[in-house]
Amino acid sequence: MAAPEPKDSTPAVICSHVDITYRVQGAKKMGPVADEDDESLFKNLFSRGRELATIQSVEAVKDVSFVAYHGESIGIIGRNGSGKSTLLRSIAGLIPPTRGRIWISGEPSLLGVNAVLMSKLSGERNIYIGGQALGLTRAQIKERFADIVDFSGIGDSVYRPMKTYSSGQAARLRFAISTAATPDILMIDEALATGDADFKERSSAKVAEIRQQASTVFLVSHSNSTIRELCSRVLWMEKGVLLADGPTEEVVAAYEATLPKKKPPAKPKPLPPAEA
Ligand SMILES: Nc1ncnc2c1ncn2[C@@H]1O[C@H](COP(=O)(O)OP(=O)(O)OP(=O)(O)O)[C@@H](O)[C@H]1O
Repeated sequence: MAAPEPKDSTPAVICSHVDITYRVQGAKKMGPVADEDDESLFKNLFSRGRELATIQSVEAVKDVSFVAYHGESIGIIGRNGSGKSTLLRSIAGLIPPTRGRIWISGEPSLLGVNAVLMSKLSGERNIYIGGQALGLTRAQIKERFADIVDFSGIGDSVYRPMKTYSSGQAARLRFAISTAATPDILMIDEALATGDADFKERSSAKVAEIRQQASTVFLVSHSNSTIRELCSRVLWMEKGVLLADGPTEEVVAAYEATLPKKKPPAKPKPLPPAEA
């Protein structure tokens, strides 16, 4: 499938034959547990002689190539473990490719200033920490503070520690912080899935605004409706391989055709008649 024509023909990201392999060190394979009696279980837990120190390789991304242009909004879809987040994190510069190259024009921002946010601290403190991680000055953050809180819709909860937030509140605040500075390349990993309908509408508008400023948006999501709503182009990953790259409807429809059909919900049983 051919990718749709971009509005701006300046490349923002070039991935060329990218492989990403995780090396998991110190993984140990135990021998099979022979008996269920207490003695052999104890031996299996503590006998060092039976452990095999190994280094396991996980080929998370295999030979992925594509070019993303300024102003494009690109969805990344695929089953669990297909390599979507790994690819995104690599574009964000967090994981170096094992082979191949990634060129980026501009500053990528992975939604999920997560890495720097601290759950013990209040939302307010985290807005400052996250904002500074995005390159904003304290004065700029102060200026945008009210807008960030407004956008996240968390109100006075901003003064409570983030660990007391619901997952939806935390995701909304992360989104609001990450989009407080218009990044050259915005990467969103599943974060939109947790918001309510109103927040989804506002975040869609925000993504559109960011795209208009000629930024590139990457969105990893299991929600095909979110992908359809926000993306003009879709990359479909399958077992680390880029299976398709093309216009959203074509790729999502082809992906959906491979998914198991959902069973219709069971009809609720009628309640027994109330006793007189
Ligand atoms: N830090 C890690 N160390 C070792 N293997 C990892 C690591 N992170 C991911 N993997 C493996 O790499 C593969 C791709 O994982 P990745 O998280 O990129 O997939 P994904 O498509 O984003 O999955 P999901 O939809 O479930 O979030 C999987 O086999 C996963 O187990």
